[in-house]
Amino acid sequence: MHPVDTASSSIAIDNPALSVKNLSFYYGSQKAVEGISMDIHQEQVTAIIGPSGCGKSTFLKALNRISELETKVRVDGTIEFFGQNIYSPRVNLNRLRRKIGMVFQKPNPFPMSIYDNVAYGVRVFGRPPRASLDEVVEAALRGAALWDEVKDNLGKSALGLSGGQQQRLCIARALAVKPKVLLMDEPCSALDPIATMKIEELIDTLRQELTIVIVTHNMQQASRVSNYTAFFSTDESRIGQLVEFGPTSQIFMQPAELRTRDYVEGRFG
Ligand SMILES: Nc1ncnc2c1ncn2[C@@H]1O[C@H](COP(=O)(O)OP(=O)(O)OP(=O)(O)O)[C@@H](O)[C@H]1O
Repeated sequence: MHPVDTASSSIAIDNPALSVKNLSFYYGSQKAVEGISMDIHQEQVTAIIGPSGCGKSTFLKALNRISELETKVRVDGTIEFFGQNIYSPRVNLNRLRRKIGMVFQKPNPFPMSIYDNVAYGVRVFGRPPRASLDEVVEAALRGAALWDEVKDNLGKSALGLSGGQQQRLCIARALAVKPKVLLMDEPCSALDPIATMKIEELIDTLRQELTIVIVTHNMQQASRVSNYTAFFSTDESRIGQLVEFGPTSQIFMQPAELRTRDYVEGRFG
């Protein structure tokens, strides 16, 4: 059995989906974050907040090793996905990123039809018969609350959709390969308030079956959508650190650290 395919339903519900232990992350020789330890709880939403440059995206992208596509990176520490170290040399990166999907700040549909966007990842992993592919595409679009808006135009280009629809299409594309975890990097920052509200409603529905980690600059969004919040900041050397992690209500109402309080109350960052 492959390490990234070992997530099983027999795991107790309170076991973390991801367990990060003493993570430090380097771009080349430059350390971006240091000594991060935290658990990502299953079927919960975890928000990552903090001032610009504190390493939120770096941390998020370390969780499915997508940062390695961009540049040369190095990692110290471990990240376990249902108990398996994702930085083990035996890990198949395609399978890992299928299990831990990602949605980016700017919607990035492929220049192809709506149907083909959603089917893309499924086809990469096999050659399902058309009828079952149709079912997967429909289920993913329904899961992303987009089906009713696009069901009569599945053959049309995804680039003709609005920004909010494109972002939900990207979520559908991620859902189609049945991930366990969805990483969202400021998924609403390019969207208007109505489209943002739809994504937030969607997150609320998806959390029933999916573990979600969301980076956001919007404090209200973090407090609305998340169960847990991690506050990151930088030390005097500009290296990102985890300052405080806990239930969202605690981080916003009774943070243990003064730095957290100052940030969530808008006094810096
Ligand atoms: N591809 C990269 N190559 C080199 N350094 C990088 C790269 N990406 C990020 N960094 C550096 O790592 C540090 C953390 O950046 P990161 O983007 O993770 O922060 P962030 O908290 O997500 O910021 P923002 O809120 O502005 O998006 C910064 O000093 C940044 O310059």
